[in-house]
Amino acid sequence: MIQIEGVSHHIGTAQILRDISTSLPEGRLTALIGPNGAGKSTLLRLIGRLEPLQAGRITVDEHDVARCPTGCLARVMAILGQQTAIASRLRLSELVGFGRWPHHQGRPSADDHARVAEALDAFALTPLAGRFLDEVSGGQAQRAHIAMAFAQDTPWLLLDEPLNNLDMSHARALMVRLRGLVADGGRSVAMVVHEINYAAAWADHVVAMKDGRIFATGAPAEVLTEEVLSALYDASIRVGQHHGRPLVLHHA
Ligand SMILES: Nc1ncnc2c1ncn2[C@@H]1O[C@H](COP(=O)(O)OP(=O)(O)OP(=O)(O)O)[C@@H](O)[C@H]1O
Repeated sequence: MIQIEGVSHHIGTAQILRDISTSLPEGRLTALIGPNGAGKSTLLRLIGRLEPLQAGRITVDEHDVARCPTGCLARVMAILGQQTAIASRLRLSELVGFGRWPHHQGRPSADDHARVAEALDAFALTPLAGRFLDEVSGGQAQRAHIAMAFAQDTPWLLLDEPLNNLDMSHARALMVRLRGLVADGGRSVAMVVHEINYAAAWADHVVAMKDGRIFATGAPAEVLTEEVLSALYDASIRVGQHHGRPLVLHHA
């Protein structure tokens, strides 16, 4: 379980997160939703220690994120941030290979090479493995970054807007794969997602954030209601049902 207790965060004088306490369940797929600027990425980055914690405490499966050695943390969770500039003269196979670094520290074994090949294959990137990052499309580059996190082979996978740039088919394939990791592999996934119907269809648990606070948490049927979503997004939102799950029909 990821336990977040009393986490606040400032950038300069701006308060970005306000005394957040919540938990993300183990062995489940959690969707973080909420309007732009709500603080979702900041929270994910704090969990993944991409930013130092200023106040409060975060533990991941009993590991205190502020104290856990980097090598240990990298074997507990893989985090895909929103893509920032990364060396474009990197082949896709090399990028995905970075995911294995915490396991081999520079001396990849046959198993590490096999895991990279598996990750490339899982995201339909094998034919592009030798291409440089600046020679592939936005969606292909996004899939390569996801494959890198996947290759890291950690109990926790934290993904910030992994559906960005993916077409419907690849987006669905990713959700199927993430569900498989959770259902068959016993892994735990936390992902920021803007497309609410993906959260509705695939998540076990939803954390809704607004203005640096937790706005609502619970199962999709509890959180993805007309009342909660309309207040969350300050819009009139209609929600129907599809195969027993919420389906957002309209957002103004
Ligand atoms: N480096 C920074 N300097 C100043 N403010 C920042 C910085 N990074 C983020 N912020 C602010 O922190 C707030 C939360 O940002 P964050 O990226 O965590 O939100 P988010 O919920 O992930 O948003 P989005 O859905 O737009 O990605 C925003 O108001 C943003 O402008």
